[in-house]
Amino acid sequence: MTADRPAISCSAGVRFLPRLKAGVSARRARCTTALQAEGLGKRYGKRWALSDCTLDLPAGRVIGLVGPNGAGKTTLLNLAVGQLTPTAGGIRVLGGRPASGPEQLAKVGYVAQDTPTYAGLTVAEHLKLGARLNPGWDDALARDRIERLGLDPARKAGKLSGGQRAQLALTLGIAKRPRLLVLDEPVAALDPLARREFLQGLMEAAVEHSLSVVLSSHLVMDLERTCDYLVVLVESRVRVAGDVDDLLAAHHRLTGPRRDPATLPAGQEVVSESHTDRQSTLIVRTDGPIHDPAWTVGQVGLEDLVLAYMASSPSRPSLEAIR
Ligand SMILES: Nc1ncnc2c1ncn2[C@@H]1O[C@H](COP(=O)(O)OP(=O)(O)OP(=O)(O)O)[C@@H](O)[C@H]1O
Repeated sequence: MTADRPAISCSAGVRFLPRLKAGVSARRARCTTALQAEGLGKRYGKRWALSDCTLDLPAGRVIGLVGPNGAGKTTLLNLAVGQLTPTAGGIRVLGGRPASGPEQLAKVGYVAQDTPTYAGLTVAEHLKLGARLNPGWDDALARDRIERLGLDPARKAGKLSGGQRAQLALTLGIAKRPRLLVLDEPVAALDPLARREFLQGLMEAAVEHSLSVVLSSHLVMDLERTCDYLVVLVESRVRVAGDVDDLLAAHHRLTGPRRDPATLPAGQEVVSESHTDRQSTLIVRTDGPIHDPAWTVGQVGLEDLVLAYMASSPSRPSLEAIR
């Protein structure tokens, strides 16, 4: 689903930049909850776009939301900013009901999918509008950012490049001075350099302004560079959520003689499996060590982890039998 409202209406390093990432992580101790969902669901007709979603996302973190097309990412983000109302369950953002009043609206910034802007308005006019719509607007921050980005205030948004428009939308989101910034696939259309610059700006703002960030993306590499907390959504359900370092520590790739995964010890959850006639490769989640000498145990990267959960979706064909 594409939100067509311009980002200005947000009232309604590798591992990327390790220093900035560490800065975000250092703020964990004094933070509480950014988003809490309990049995949250949204249905369109007979079809659930999001179902039974229970999450407790910590504040002060950069949270990556990843999943295939149609998984329910935009739906979850729109529920978080109050552009949709739940069909089931409940959601609270920074302790309040989404869009429940001016105070709640001021706490949350939203950069919708495709970072929409008003094509006929200049950069300067976007800032003016932002100032009018947002009580906490930080004009100095907005102007400084636009200058640093080299954006011409007199240029119409419709004449900017995709990367420049995304940077303008991010500037509007940050200058609102929200406590939580929600971004729906903001870098999807950008080239690698523009993506990097955008994400760098985002990370800097997160550290400088103590922002919590929820960022959806298909691009796992970008999430790997920026996020320290991950949510994987597949077919309208949360498949896994947690601190990236904890998740990486708890998942392993096991390679060994072909074996029925059902024979694994209790406590080893098989996330994905593939087999040849002689060999099995499993991604397992476990809190304990793997003692079985038959397995060669390898580390799992974030991309492997995300793909394993996506591949384990019930309606996907099994990776079984590569012969
Ligand atoms: N307004 C709507 N009416 C009917 N169905 C909808 C509507 N919005 C979304 N859906 C359906 O809900 C499901 C989840 O959509 P959503 O846009 O949340 O997914 P997404 O993970 O953001 O996908 P993408 O990565 O492609 O943007 C999809 O099956 C979609 O077709």
